[in-house]
Amino acid sequence: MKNLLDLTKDELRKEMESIGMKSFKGNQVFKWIYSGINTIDDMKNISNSHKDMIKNNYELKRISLVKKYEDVKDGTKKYLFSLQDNNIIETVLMKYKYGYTLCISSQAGCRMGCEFCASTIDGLERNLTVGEMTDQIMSVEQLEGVRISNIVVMGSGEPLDNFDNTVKFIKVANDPDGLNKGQRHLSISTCGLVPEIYKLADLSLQINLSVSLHAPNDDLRRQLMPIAKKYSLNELMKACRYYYEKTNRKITFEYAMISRVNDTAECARMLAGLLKDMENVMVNLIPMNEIDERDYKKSADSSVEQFSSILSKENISHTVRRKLGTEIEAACGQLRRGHKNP
Ligand SMILES: C[S@@+](CC[C@H](N)C(=O)[O-])C[C@H]1O[C@@H](n2cnc3c(N)ncnc32)[C@H](O)[C@@H]1O
Ligand code: SF4
Repeated sequence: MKNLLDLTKDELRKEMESIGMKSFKGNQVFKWIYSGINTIDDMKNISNSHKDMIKNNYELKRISLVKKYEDVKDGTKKYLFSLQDNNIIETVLMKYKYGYTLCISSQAGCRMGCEFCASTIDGLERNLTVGEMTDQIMSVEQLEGVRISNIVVMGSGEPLDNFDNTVKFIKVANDPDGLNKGQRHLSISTCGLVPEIYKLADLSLQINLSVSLHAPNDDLRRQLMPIAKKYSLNELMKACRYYYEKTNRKITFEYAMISRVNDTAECARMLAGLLKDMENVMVNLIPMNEIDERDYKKSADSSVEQFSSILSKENISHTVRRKLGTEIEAACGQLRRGHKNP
């Protein structure tokens, strides 16, 4: 049976018609689903006969909380949710001055094989469904009694490797009767799947795109990220330019600072050279989150400062991201792995 949470409003209207109801009933049902109900019986102004028709054809399956961790220092909260097939996913809530940001997962595991990332160590289990993505937001809002203002698809998984569900997720998250989150408050992060960046650009959405760069040249990038063996930096930058031309949205490049690997002055100058002709870009220097399974160490503060000052001199706008959730192993995939292999 289809899960009602996996349907966009248009799909739901068609589904309702297909079981003999008026299509506008689909709007009402959609609103109920995203009001946070747990069962079809909770839809109060839907008649019992209609509820029975829905129950005979569809399910309403929510994700369930397994464990919650809290970083007492900065208030970051991390949740492990269980899916219907007992897969476990993780979601992180961060509190900033301007509101709450939720980092959600798009896949259980990941098959992209980036060297420094805990999410990929056990490979890809499966794609998340649309509902499993939206429900991370709905469940955290319900658990905490807060409204989440920004959503970043930066948890476990590669969202553009789960393209169709990610696009539907954006539609439902953005729908005023769904989660009602503005597209400009939604960010997707990718390791750089070039064809999918073009596909996404052609949808002319207003979401933010982050690209995980982590290296200023192909050789180093290929050592760190297998996807770089498939698409060169040249091809990736071309796709990013296209995305900007189509959407006019600023692109953020993520750069995890790894000690003596990608944090030298030479790397900073190469990075500036790579980005100097790009319009409206931003670099996010992230502290590497060290994971037990790999030897990579985070850069010394002095290296981050040197790197940042070279970017400043070259007029590359950038931020040095503060680290949230260090007390609770906030590196993507770490908690999920810890839960699977205690
Ligand atoms: C887990 S990924 C998920 C989104 C997408 N797959 C991607 O790679 O952009 C989100 C971000 O975390 C970064 N990341 C992964 N492992 C990390 C680590 N150990 N330390 C710091 N950043 C890490 C990724 O490179 C990426 O920029
Ligand atoms: S960094 Fe992103 S793409 Fe790379 S393995 Fe981790 S989740 Fe996958």
